[in-house]
Amino acid sequence: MDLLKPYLGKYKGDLAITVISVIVMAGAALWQPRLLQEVMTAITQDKMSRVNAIGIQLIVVAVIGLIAGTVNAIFAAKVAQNIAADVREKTYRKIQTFSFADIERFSVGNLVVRLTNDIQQIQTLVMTSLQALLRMPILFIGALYLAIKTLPDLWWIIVIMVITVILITAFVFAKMGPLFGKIQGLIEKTNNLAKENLQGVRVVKSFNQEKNVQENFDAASGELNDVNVKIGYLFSVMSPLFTMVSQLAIAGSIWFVGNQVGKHPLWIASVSSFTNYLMQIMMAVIIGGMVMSFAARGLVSIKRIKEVIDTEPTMTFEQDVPEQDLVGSVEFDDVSFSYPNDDMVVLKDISFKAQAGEMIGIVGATGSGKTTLAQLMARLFDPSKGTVKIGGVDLKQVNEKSLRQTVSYVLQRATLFSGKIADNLRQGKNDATEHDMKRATEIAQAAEFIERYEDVYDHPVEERSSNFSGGQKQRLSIARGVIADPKILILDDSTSALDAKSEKLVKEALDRDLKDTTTFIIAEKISSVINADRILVLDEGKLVGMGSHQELIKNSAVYQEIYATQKAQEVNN
Ligand SMILES: Nc1ncnc2c1ncn2[C@@H]1O[C@H](COP(=O)(O)OP(=O)(O)OP(=O)(O)O)[C@@H](O)[C@H]1O
Repeated sequence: MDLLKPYLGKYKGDLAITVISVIVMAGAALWQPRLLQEVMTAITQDKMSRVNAIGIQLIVVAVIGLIAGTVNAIFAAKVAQNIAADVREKTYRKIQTFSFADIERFSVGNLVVRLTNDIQQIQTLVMTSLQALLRMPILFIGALYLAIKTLPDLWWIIVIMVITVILITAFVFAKMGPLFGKIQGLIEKTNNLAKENLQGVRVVKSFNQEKNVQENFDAASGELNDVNVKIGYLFSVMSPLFTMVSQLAIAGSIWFVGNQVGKHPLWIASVSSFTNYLMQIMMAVIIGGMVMSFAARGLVSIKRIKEVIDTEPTMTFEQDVPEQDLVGSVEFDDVSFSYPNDDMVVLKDISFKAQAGEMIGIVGATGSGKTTLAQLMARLFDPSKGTVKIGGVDLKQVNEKSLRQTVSYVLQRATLFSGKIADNLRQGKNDATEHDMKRATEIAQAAEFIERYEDVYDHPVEERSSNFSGGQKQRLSIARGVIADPKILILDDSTSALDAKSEKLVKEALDRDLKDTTTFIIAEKISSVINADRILVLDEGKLVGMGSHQELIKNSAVYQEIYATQKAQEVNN
């Protein structure tokens, strides 16, 4: 619960209103049966003026109760929504500090469910608590006291009813508790399946996998449904049981009073207010059960959100390092690396130096560690051993903003965000002018298709950039990568979807317009890096060759093999 504590102070004004309104509401509910009893007594005594006076009081109390109830509902909803928004923002802010490894550990789908469904559960818990938590004890204790005061001889009916109702509630919740814990995991599973299948819809259709995908989804959704149905069953047995218990209690009271009416004629006036209080005691227990059910779900969600908030990012930037103006040299000194929670050594004892302004190609078979090497340069992960330096400074000692300004990493899979083309380009440089965008898109060979749009840079990017081809996406993400004139540019297989002519034009433009930039070009094809100043050759995580194309052709067996294979493929094609 300490997750929510700080917010209770923040909204103390609104909270005070919910507390006062709930007290007034419960007070009005308790007062009404007493007034009813007085009216009945006045009727039996034939005092009509008193009947009228109390009738007016009854109406006033009912209106006050109604107003207090409405105010309570409005403010409880307002406080709950505000607290949920605060917790959501805090959680999202925390996730932004996570390293790649932290996000992989939770998984994206899991974090999305925590940010949406779990926060929704917390909002419901806060709202029901504000509406019911205080109301329940006031109603319970007040109605119990007043019922006994009204007809003290019938105390045993109250005791039997309360014990039965508590036993029913305890039994139902003992069954329901574990099911609530299960639900969040099943929601996550269903969401992940839906997301994966919809994102990969082209693959699903082209491999005729609709039936399999449907079956997997149905199985997960069915499991979720089963748990929800079980919870529904438990709730639905509770309600008729409660009704039965209260009807029996009322019938018992009337029967008992009926038998005693000769001895106590005024009991007739009391019996209706007594049964009214019985119903209120019952209501208090039902409200308690309701709060418990939301609490059971809400507490699971609070725990899941706290887990995110309490996670210390595995990779942090030194906060007291000032911004630095770094040169574009890169140095790997005896670097080895394994992904978190994985024993396999992906990079082994890598050492090399790249001078500022050099163009470096990186080649190697698939899975040889090229992307991993690039990720270490951009400090998306820290090496397990050795140091990575840019501008002669260990990356662990580089200010985060300076690192992001110095190194621009164009990922293997081009990712654009929905909005406009300009919004995406400005992710590379916040204050990019139209001139900057024109220059960057010309380098990336994107200008020719963007300028065909009437709205040019304001052209919309749909969700998952579905309105662009693979090659257009790559060109836009290269433009975003070069727009800020980075000192170090990493292109991770970023031209793979471009035709040979466009790829050549991009390389020429980079050479011409970003002369001082140190460029790393990761490529499957040797032809893409043949003109690089130097080429690094990776093989199963080891650096097995380094030099120009001509040098490597002479002295690197791995390079010769890759080159020969690719040559043969070209001839066959
Ligand atoms: N997040 C990860 N967790 C665990 N292992 C990973 C992860 N990413 C990559 N690997 C493993 O690390 C090794 C190197 O992968 P990497 O992506 O760096 O290779 P690559 O040379 O860029 O391959 P490709 O040319 O196919 O893109 C592979 O064996 C891969 O399975």
